[in-house]
Amino acid sequence: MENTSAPAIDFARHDRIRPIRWTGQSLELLDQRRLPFEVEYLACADSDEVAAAIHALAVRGAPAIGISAAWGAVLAAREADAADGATALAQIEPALQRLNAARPTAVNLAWALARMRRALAGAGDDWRDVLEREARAIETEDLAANRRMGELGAGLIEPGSGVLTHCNTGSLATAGFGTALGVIRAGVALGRIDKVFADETRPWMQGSRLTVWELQQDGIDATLIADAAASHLMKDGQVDWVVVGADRICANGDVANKIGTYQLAISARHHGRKFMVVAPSSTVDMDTASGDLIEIEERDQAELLGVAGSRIVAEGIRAWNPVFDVTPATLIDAIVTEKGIVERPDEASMRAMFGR
Ligand SMILES: CSC[C@@H](O)[C@@H](O)C(=O)COP(=O)(O)O
Repeated sequence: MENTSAPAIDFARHDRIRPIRWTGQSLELLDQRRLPFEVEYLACADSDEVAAAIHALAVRGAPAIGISAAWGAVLAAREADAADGATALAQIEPALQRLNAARPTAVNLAWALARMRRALAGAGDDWRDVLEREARAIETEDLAANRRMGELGAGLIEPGSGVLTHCNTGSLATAGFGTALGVIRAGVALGRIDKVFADETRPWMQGSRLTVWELQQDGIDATLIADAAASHLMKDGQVDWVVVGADRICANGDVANKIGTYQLAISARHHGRKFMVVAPSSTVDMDTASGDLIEIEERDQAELLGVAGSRIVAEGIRAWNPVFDVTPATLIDAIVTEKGIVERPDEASMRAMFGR
């Protein structure tokens, strides 16, 4: 008899990369500064070490930052000596604020810490267990959201398509499977995506160092391009969808993501290609009305003035290094979250999906 069942996604096949490991005593973070040539975990014994790892990009990607901060709160609680959750919360609040200050743009960091605060505030004498369970829940919910978004996003892509992605949005940036990279994994598994392109993502090179490595681990063929080649690629007709992640999605559908996302969206619209943003609802910030209200992180000029630790720019040259930009909602064809898809986002469609 003919087998008519649709192909399935073998999620377990994509579970090999685990960026965040809780040992019960410490948090181990796969040090993304050393990839792809060294696969080493950085052990964080207290919450300030977690904050430093987030700031230094040892762990990066909006959901992974949030999950790491949640475990950082568990570590902070080690220092507390309280009979109930509310008292413990007051004791660890300064440590939570230091975690929150590690990076400003991705809302998942503040979201995860707010969730940890709420859990602790309502807990009794079992507050240590409550806090650990909440961190675990944040992590497992993220993995489930990624798998759901993978299926939803891949469903928008016509069979035989080419896609371009930016930055790293894969297992390394999340609890696993990834957001935009999850859609790409699902789209390849379901036979909808034939060609995958990843750009370098200067200056930190998340595309060159992380994304193509992750895809290689999965046996997914991908082609690396220079950031500056993206418009040429789209004009050439090799890309049907640009698929990216997000660090913060505003109430009007504006999206903050890795620097360079905005110009990809402009180019996609110019060339008649589609533009998809994939992010869990923990990245949606309905309290921020529009993208011009988002704080854009600016990092050290050294990231631009050198490559792989070696200076390539003449002494005395100044650089400006904003590491995120805002893509206006009008350039976005679809925002995919685990709650569903918002097509051509605006304030009304965002409120219909996310409330408030
Ligand atoms: C699923 S990750 C989504 C975003 O966080 C990602 O696209 C991004 O911009 C990451 O920036 P980074 O500076 O590497 O943390």
